[in-house]
Amino acid sequence: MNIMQSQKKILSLILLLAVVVFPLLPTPQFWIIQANYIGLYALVAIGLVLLTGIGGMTSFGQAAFVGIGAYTTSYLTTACAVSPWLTLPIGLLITGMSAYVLGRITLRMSGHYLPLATIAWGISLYFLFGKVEWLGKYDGIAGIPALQLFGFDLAQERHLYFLIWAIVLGATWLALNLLDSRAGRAIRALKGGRTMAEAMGVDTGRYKILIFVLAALLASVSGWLFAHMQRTVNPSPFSLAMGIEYLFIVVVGGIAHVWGALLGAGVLKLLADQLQVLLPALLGSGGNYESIVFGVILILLLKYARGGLWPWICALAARLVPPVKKPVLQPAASTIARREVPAKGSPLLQVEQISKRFGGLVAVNDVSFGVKAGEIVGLIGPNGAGKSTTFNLVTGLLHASGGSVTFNTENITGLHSRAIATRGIARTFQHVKLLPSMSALENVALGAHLRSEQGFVRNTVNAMLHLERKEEQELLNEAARALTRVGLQHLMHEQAGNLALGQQRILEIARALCCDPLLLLLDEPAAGLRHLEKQALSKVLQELRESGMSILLVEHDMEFVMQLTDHIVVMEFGAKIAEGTPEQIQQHPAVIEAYLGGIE
Ligand SMILES: Nc1ncnc2c1ncn2[C@@H]1O[C@H](COP(=O)(O)OP(=O)(O)OP(=O)(O)O)[C@@H](O)[C@H]1O
Repeated sequence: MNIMQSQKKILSLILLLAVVVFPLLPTPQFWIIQANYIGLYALVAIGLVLLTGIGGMTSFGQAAFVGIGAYTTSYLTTACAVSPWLTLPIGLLITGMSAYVLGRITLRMSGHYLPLATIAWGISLYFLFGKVEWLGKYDGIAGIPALQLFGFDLAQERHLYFLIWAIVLGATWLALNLLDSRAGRAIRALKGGRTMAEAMGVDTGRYKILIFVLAALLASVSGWLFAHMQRTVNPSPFSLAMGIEYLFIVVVGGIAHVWGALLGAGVLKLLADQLQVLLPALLGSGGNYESIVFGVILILLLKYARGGLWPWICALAARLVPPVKKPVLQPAASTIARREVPAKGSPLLQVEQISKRFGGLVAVNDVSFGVKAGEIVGLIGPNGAGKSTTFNLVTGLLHASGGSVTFNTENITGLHSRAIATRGIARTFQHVKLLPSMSALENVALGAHLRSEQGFVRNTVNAMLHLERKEEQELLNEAARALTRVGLQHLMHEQAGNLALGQQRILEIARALCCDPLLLLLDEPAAGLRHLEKQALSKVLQELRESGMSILLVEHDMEFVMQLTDHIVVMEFGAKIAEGTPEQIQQHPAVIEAYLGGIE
C-alpha cells in the first residue's frame, strides 16, 4: 500500500467516525433532521454527478425519479399494507424500468434537446402524481408507516439518520469504485464525444443508459427514504423546480466530483435554512427570497468557479499538504492474451473501389489500395483530396457510398467503428481527442477497453464492488507498457491536458497500441510537432514496424513520409492518382504536377 492510499484510508476513517459520532453526541434534534435531509439530497446528487458532471448528460428531471420511489412505497404501504422493505426493491424495479425506457428514447438526443426532454418528462410525471385519483391527487398520500429495523423504530430521526447515512456512504463508495475502473474510464470518455470512445471499442449507448438508470435508482432510494421520513407525500417535492435545485446542488458542490455531491447538498441545505430565517427578517416580509440569492450565486459560480467548491477545496488542501508524487509504474510482462500477428508481407487491408458522396460532392471516388502486414503505407495528397474521408471509411466512422474494405480476409464494409476496433484496427485523430482531465495512463488504458474478458453487467458490478482489481491492474500494466513503448512512461501520471501537442499525439498512438491492433491508422501524426519530436516519432514508428505492426498514415510532411514509408498512395480531388515506393512517387509526373509541383 503506498502513502497516497494510506492517506485516503485515514481520511475515510475520520469521515466515517464523524458520521457515526455526530448523532451520538447531544446534537440538537434540528441538526439531526438537517443531516437527514442533506443525506437524501446527496443521494440524488451523486447520481447527477455521474450522469451530468461525468457523463455529460444534463438532466432536470431527477426529482421525478425521487417521486416514483416515494409514491411506490407510499401507495403500497398504505393501500396494500406491503412491508416497506419489499416496496424498496419494487420501487427500484419500477424506477429502473421507467428510466430504461425513457433513456432509450431520450439519450440519443444531442445538444439542448436532451435537457429539454428531461424537462418534458419531469413535468409529465409531476402532473401524473397530481392527477391520479388513487395517488391522492395534489393532496398526496398520508399515514405512511415509519421504518423498523432490527427492533429499532426509525420514526426517530436519530435512528433513521444511521440508515440514511449508511446508504449515502455506501452509494459514495460504489460510485467512486465505478469511476476508478475500466467501466469508469468508459463513462468518463462519454463527455469527449462518441467518435473517440467508439473507436476505442466503448459501447457509448450502453454506458449512457447505465449511468442514466443508476442515477434514477439513487433518486428512487432517496424517494423511498423521504416518504418514510416525512410519513406523507404530495407532488410538490418532485416538481421541476426541485429537479433544478438538484442540479444546483451539484453545480455548487462540484459537478464532476462524487464528494462534491455531498458537499453541495450540505452547503445548499444549510444556506437555504439560514436564508429562510435571515432574509424575511432583513426585508420585513415573508417570501421565497432565498431563490433570488441562489440565482445570483449560480450566475457567479458559473462565471468564476464552474468546477464548484470541491476542486477549490482540493486545490487548497494540496497547497497545505502537497500530494505525494505517484511512482512511475514499471510494467511487468503482459499477461493479457494478444492477437495473432499475420505473416509479414501477407495482405492485411484491401480497399476496393471505395467511394463517398456528400450530396453532390464526390469526396472519394473509386479508390483502391492495400496494406501488407508489417509495412508502413502513406496516404498523401493536397488539402481536400479525400484522405481523412478515406480513413473514416476504413475505420467505420463513415459509411461508403460504394466499394468494399477487406481486413484480415474479412469483409468489414459497413461495420460501425466499434466493430472495426474489435477486429484489430486502431486509430489516432487529426485533431487530438484525449480526455484532458484524465492522466496519461488512464487515457492510454481506455485503449485496452476491449481487452477485458468479462461481460458488461459482470464487469460493472465487479467494478462497483472493486472485485476486478486484478484485471484492472493488468489493464493499467498494458497501458504502462504502451507508454513505455512510445517513450512517455515518465509522464504517466501527468494530466493529458497538460502535455505539449507533440506528446499528446504520441499519447494517442500509445492509446491505439493498447488496443493490441494489427493495423494502426494515424491521421497526420506529425502535424504541429517540432523537428526533434518528429524524429522521435519516426523512430517510434520504425520500431513498431520492426515489431510486426502495420501502419497506414495520412501526412502532409513530405520529408517525414518519404523517409518512413514503404509504400505511398497519392490522392487528388477524391481520386487516386499514383502509388508506389517513395522513390517512384518522387519521380511520378502526375504527383509532381498535382502535389509537389510547388516544391522544386
Ligand atoms: N462530412 C462532410 N460533409 C460534406 N463534405 C465533406 C465532409 N467531410 C469532408 N467533406 C469534403 O470532402 C472533401 C475531402 O475532405 P477530406 O477531409 O477527406 O480531405 P483531406 O484530404 O483529408 O484534407 P486535409 O488534408 O485538409 O485534411 C473536401 O472537399 C471536404 O470539404
